[in-house]
Amino acid sequence: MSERFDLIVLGAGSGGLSAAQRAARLGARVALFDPDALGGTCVNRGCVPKKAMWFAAQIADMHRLGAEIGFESSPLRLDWARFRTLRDQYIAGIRHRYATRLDTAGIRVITQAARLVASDTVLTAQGIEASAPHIVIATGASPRRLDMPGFQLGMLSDQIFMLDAPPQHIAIVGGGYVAVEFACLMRGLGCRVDLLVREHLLTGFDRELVEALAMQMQAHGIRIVRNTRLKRARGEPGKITLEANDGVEHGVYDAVLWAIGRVPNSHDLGLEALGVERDEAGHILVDASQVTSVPGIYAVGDVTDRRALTPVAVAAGRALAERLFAGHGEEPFEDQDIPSVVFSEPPLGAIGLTEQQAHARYGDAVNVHTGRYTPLLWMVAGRSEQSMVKLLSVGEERKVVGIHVLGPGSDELLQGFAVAMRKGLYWRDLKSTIAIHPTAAEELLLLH
Ligand SMILES: Cc1cc2nc3c(=O)[nH]c(=O)nc-3n(C[C@H](O)[C@H](O)[C@H](O)COP(=O)(O)OP(=O)(O)OC[C@H]3O[C@@H](n4cnc5c(N)ncnc54)[C@H](O)[C@@H]3O)c2cc1C
Ligand SMILES: NC(=O)c1ccc[n+]([C@@H]2O[C@H](COP(=O)([O-])OP(=O)(O)OC[C@H]3O[C@@H](n4cnc5c(N)ncnc54)[C@H](O)[C@@H]3O)[C@@H](O)[C@H]2O)c1
Repeated sequence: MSERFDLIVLGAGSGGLSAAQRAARLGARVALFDPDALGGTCVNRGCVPKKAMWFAAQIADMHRLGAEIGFESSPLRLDWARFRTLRDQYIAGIRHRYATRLDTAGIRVITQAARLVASDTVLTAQGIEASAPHIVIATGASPRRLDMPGFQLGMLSDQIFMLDAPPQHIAIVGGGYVAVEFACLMRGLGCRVDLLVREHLLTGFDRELVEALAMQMQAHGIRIVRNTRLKRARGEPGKITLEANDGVEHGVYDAVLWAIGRVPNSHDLGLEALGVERDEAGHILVDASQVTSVPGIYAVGDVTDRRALTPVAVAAGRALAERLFAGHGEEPFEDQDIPSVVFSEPPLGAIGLTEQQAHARYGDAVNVHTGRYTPLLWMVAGRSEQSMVKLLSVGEERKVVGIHVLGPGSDELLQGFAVAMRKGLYWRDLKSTIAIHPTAAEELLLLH
């Protein structure tokens, strides 16, 4: 006999937790299934441990800058084991707080994977069955693997967080967020880094800023090799050579990170039998209200084809729970409303359209305002690398449709601009606002 709930959620990551908690707060009886750690990718194998490592790399970078401006100190050495323990303790604390909150909210947590056996029923391999009129699939995505000889010699992003020591010389394969972020932070932590890119770096970001970032990465000592198609990895763990299709060999590396994208966890969920539609890559297709092709079954987060970002999954889960149990939800947002930052060195942030996208959508009506500046502390140190801001506005009224910032502080300064853009931001608003000086943020107000 299956136990009845008002809502069943598969997956306790960003999207699933958000849906489950909001539904419970609205009085729903909720069952939450996940065989793995509470918090999913972001907390355990993504944003949080990555950001901790990014901060560690920033400290190392600042220490180098400190030496340039006159600080005298011995070389900085990271006690990797201690840092890893502290990072993992912090993450364990987040998981503990989630467990407490779920318990307090009366959410039934079942630490098993579940699959759908009917449009209102799920079943685990251990035989637990539950049913509800609403089922949310929030099973996320996993790192992509390739059917390539020697692939197992390298690691996936899940494993990089478990390293006992930093590698001496690492190859990072890929050109997306994960590849660029790890290239920069591993370099900051003292590794030699080769970034092997098949095609473009950071597709979806403004090309001019991406090229400016690539130049800075190279200036920091990262070797970027573009147009590289690998055909195999050979050697043994700790001594890996990568062979490209054109016969060029790269390495020898003591570590290889495959950062070649992610695949949605939509297999083995019983979706085919129920007629839940997916795209070719396996993403579950949903409408603006997260409803799949089968009424009563919903999907949120990375398992769908929406932008794979934690706040997107959280917003989708929360809005869905509100629609189901409060009768109303937040307004759906467009892709262009989503701000995002690549935690590179320096970080690269973007809201709205790139120059290329703005021209494609608005043609000649687009105004492009670009500014380059060297951050104050870099100037003091005698560095000449330049940060960059780009603002795209449209028409006579100059409505802002895109903001892009490459440089120290861009990760923190963009959130406020995202609020303004969502409300409707015009060039005149920027011009009539008093700047905060001297900051990186004011560069957006000082554009001509
Ligand atoms: C290295 C890395 C860094 C990242 N950094 C950032 C960042 O800085 N900022 C940002 O916004 N985003 C970042 N992301 C993306 C972010 O982590 C994801 O967008 C987010 O975690 C998606 O949440 P989700 O709920 O869809 O899936 P997940 O968080 O992946 O959760 C899915 C959960 O479903 C569970 N599950 C799977 N199958 C089943 C089943 N059959 N039954 C029950 N449970 C199941 C899994 O165990 C998992 O816990 C990063 C990702 C990676 C890999
Ligand atoms: N700071 C952040 O917000 C952040 C950080 C990390 C990840 N994320 C999210 O997670 C998602 C996944 O990140 P990701 O970097 O794994 O994926 P991605 O989709 O951003 O990039 C994948 C990269 O791998 C390349 N690639 C694909 N197949 C390949 C192959 N066979 N050989 C060589 N290269 C190949 C692609 O060309 C692309 O450059 C991101 O799109 C983003 O939404 C966000």
